[in-house]
Amino acid sequence: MSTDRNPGVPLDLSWFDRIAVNTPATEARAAQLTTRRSLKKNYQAAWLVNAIHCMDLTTLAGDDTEDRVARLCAKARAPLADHILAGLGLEGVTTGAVCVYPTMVAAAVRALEGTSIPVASVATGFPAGLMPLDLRLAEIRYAVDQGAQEIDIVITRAHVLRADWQALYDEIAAMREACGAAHMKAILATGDLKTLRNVYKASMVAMQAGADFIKTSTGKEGVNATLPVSLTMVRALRDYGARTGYRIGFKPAGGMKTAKDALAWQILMKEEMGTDWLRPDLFRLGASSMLADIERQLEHHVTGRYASSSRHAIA
Ligand SMILES: O=C[C@H](O)COP(=O)(O)O
Repeated sequence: MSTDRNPGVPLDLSWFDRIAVNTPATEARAAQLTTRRSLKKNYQAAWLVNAIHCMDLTTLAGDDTEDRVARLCAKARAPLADHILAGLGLEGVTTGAVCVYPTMVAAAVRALEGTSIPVASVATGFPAGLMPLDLRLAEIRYAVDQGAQEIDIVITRAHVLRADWQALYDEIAAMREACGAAHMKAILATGDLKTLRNVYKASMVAMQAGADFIKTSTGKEGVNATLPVSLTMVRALRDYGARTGYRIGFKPAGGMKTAKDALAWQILMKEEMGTDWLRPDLFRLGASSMLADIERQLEHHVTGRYASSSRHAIA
């Protein structure tokens, strides 16, 4: 994660209150992204490896155990089998981070000892966020005390639905304060926000309040990461950067399961923000099952055949 933090700015409604988002045009542009550019085979392999570098490898399930987290971290340390690495002429490929619940952070920190892979923790009453603010802030501090270097907070959707931008700004600013040195990703739960206009506004308020990253979803909404929503959020972070000079990261998450998804979202980032953005300090893919398909595709790229199943079943 880049060291230049987003200090945030005072809440300024004029940056978004008259924003118009053309939904059909956004949807058309998103659809075009994955059809207009086709990646040649060798480039495809390189983009898939880059997706691993940018991946927040995640387990956020009610039946998570320390053993499962340890297995996930082993996968984060060595996501590709040795013969695939050799075939690609690579070594030392690891994921961007591991993302878990707060009570699993210590197990992840132990399992990642000796690596530079950060532990990210969801917090603030993930996934619904419907808890008193003081308890949500305490959960952030707990996760940081356990060793989390990144915190994925969830916003109160009702503040967006009621257009209570001051309340949204205040809660995110308080969360940012509680994060201390830990980098903060603001999960907007875009599937609950009804319109792309609300997505843009919530993105802008989260960045004004100091979010280092904006993230689409918890993975638990009915609709999670989509390309039109992602396009809207990326345009918001571009507008924020144009006004402030700060580069805010973007993390699509939830429901992305294939290598094709990994390529589609990277094409979006490249087309909208440039290749410079395809780095773990500015772009993350939040996914619990995408890595298996990426490994399958890279296996095929190297050997010409598909493995029967991933070597990394962590269930
Ligand atoms: O933040 C990460 C998401 O919860 C992952 O969602 P997923 O399990 O659909 O990949």
